[in-house]
Amino acid sequence: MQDKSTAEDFDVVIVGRGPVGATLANLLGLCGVRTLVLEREARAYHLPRAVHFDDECMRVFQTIGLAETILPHVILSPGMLFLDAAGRMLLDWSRPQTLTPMGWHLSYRFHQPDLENVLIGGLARWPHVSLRNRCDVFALDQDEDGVRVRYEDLSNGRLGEVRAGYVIGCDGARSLVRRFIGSGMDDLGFHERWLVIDVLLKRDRDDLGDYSLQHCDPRRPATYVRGTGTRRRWEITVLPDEDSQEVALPAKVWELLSRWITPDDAEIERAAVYTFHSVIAQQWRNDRLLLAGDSAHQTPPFLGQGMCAGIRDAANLAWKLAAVIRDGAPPHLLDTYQSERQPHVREFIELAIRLGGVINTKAIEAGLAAGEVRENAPVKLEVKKPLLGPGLALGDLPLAGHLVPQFALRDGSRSDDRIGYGHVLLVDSSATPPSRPAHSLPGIEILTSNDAEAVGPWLREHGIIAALVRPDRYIRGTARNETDLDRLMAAITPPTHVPSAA
Ligand SMILES: O=C(O)CCc1cccc(O)c1
Repeated sequence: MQDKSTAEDFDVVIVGRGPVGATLANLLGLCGVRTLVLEREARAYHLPRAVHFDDECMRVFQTIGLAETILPHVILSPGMLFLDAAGRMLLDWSRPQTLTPMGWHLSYRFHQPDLENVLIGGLARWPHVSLRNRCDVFALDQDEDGVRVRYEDLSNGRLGEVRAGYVIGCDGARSLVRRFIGSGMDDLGFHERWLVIDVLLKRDRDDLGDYSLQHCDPRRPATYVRGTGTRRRWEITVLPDEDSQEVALPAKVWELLSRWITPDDAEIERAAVYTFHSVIAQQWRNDRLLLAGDSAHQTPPFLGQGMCAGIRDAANLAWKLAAVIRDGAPPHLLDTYQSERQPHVREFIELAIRLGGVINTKAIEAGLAAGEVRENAPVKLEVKKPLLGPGLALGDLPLAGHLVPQFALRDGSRSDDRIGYGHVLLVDSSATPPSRPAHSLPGIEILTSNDAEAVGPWLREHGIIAALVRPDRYIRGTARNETDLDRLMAAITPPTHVPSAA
């Protein structure tokens, strides 16, 4: 065993290099935090998992300077249609093809290994961030000033050991870090086996369409998702009497797919039975150990929000970790991570479960009976983003806990690129007296209507003269007048500004 003084030392060790771990590592890289990522596998997981992310995720990728590199690997999703067994449309969840207030499109489809490669490639920009593949963490021991992290290098069987200020478990549904935290799981009640089939088309099948489809057939609910390039996915319910292995055998897979495609059209890339769970860890932090992504929560896929939730975790957590490690903020700042994120992700999971009910059509029948679904007139579905849970939002003033829009700047750039992963005060220049100099707000960028024309109208639309926004783009507090603004500024400890990615 190495003693404390000789073991390599990191501010943060991230266990797991999937999209959430890699995004978190890039954000910490941006903040100058010394980070080590330990990953059990040799390379980016070569089989697809998540297939969808939203505008908020793309904004996080913009923050880490990788959005432009990711763009060639994604396609826009027009949305999802819910069809009954006869093919009639029940629910129309179309997405606008225009930019949302986040400055991106609402819905992107992607191939997870492509995204992981970009995120992992991005780590090379940060000299203080390193990645060790084939390193299987098996022990985490917390003491008064850090965590001893022990792992096996699977390439040669050697044991390794490092010290970390904090360890973040981005290590998936079966998380080892969660076991060391000792957290139980809240069960939201949805656990269903689905056969997930990824195919590569051998010839054009444009007729399959660009919309995702939910086939709400009570005999066998199924989902179709158009992927990037020639990739197409079907997710098909496994019936209670079916064997998980047998249903994934090629003959059975083709039988199940025969309504839509045949072996002449496509080859199977992967077919595996997954049980979609709906669970949330009860404890996301135990002192220096924290969870992010699937280790903290798992959702049925029907909203395409599984990975998005993990990316939001990373954006919420990284600046708080940096504030504690780098700026000496009190460690209990980290408790606001779970209190803010848990209710948010819970709302998404509950909605995904309700959608799962719709796909099983019983809910549709009930909706028809209640007059909610009219024949020949599909209901339009609009998904609202939940509010952050209680944490750092100040007071009950308008907008606290909501996402701020991204503004076009007068110089042609965009507000997030100017602000970086930092704090910003949005003020209407006409309402800000010259007696309030910028230097009284160390670590907080100021953006006025002189910088971005739309700032003033946006503030006025909400009846406020200022909004204080955190690095994860959530509004911390707003001010309706000068007295509110004084109170807002007095209530915060100005954190150090973090510059934007190169
Ligand atoms: O919104 C979309 O286009 C796809 C969301 C999605 C992805 C995977 C499974 C699923 O049921 C929905």
